[in-house]
Amino acid sequence: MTIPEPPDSSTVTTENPDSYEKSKTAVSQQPVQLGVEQVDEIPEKWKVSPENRAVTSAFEFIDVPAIDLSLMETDRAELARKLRDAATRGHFCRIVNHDVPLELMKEIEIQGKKFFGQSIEVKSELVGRGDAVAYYTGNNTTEWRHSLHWAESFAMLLGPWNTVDLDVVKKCTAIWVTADDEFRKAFLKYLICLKSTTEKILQLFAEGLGLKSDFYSSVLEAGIAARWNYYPVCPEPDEVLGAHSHTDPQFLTFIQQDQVDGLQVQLDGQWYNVETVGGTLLMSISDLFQIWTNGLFKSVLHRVLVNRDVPRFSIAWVISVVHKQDLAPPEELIDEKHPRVYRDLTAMEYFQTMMTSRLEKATDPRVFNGQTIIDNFRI
Ligand SMILES: O=C(O)CCC(=O)C(=O)O
Ligand SMILES: [Fe+2]
Repeated sequence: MTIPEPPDSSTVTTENPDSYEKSKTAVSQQPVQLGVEQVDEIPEKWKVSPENRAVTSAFEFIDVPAIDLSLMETDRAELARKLRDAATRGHFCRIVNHDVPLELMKEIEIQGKKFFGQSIEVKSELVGRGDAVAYYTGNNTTEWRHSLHWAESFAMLLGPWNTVDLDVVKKCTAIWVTADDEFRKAFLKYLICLKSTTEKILQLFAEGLGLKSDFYSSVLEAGIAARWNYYPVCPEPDEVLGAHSHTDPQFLTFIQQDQVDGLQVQLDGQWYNVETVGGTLLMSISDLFQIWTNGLFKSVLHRVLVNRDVPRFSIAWVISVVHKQDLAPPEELIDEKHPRVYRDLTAMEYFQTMMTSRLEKATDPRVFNGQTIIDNFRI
């Protein structure tokens, strides 16, 4: 997935930011061949190494802690504790009774699937526009990775949450020809509802850590990005991965999924299936949050499997922090037993290191699970 560098401190990259120069080179030198669903035999470049091969049925489903936001008034402390426990374990949470109405979730899913249903020719035109706020990345445009994703994505860099309005949505959907004004309005409404959900979650996180409720409120001034993912059916699903094992590099991610399973989480070295539950949002801690909590919260290590019969669809809402954010942990999280793990750094410094590492060590799978990057900042 080739993603341009954020143009200023208020925007956010989706997962795997890449340098703009690199992405331009990659796209212009390579004939773009998209649409893996037309392939009968899997070309080597998609095949994962034997130890990474996987079939969904070979793994157990794991319980995902549910955070029911309708209990905010009555069971606030319990919700905060549950969130903290899941985050400390490096596990997903399932947000239920959030503020995004089901009709909006359905509408967005229908429209997203229409986008990916366009012809390969149309989608190829939308690849790798370096300075664009929205662009498509097909499954053959990520050749710098150790092996390719069996997936297609559409990234939208929406910019600071506070400034997202219909004009921003129009810009981000300008190349999305199947989008109409009804969809744009629905999309904007969705974002507003997601923002109020995020605000609640941020308060609960802060309270669970014994901090003032508004400790993380600056996150709402930062950028938000949407990554629309589509995983085509695959003739040999255990030879490939829809998304390789990775942690998300920003602060927090919410995921909306359709009815098809495939997401997995790694806990204590074991992979588990994460069931998709319609109408809910999965939430995961990302690398910056791990650093900001002195390593107390763990960035969620996850991957996506594909299957032979049904394509899969998801949207990852990627929430960042302002790039000037000082990631020094709050003093409440430091004591003799818990000394500082990471040196002082800003979010910008982290992003720069991440981009360099990913370019220099593209063949090292660990750079995608954040470990080699985060380790750069250990004291
Ligand atoms: O498709 C999914 O369920 C997860 C997607 C994901 O991990 C990502 O976009 O970062
Ligand atoms: Fe992810």
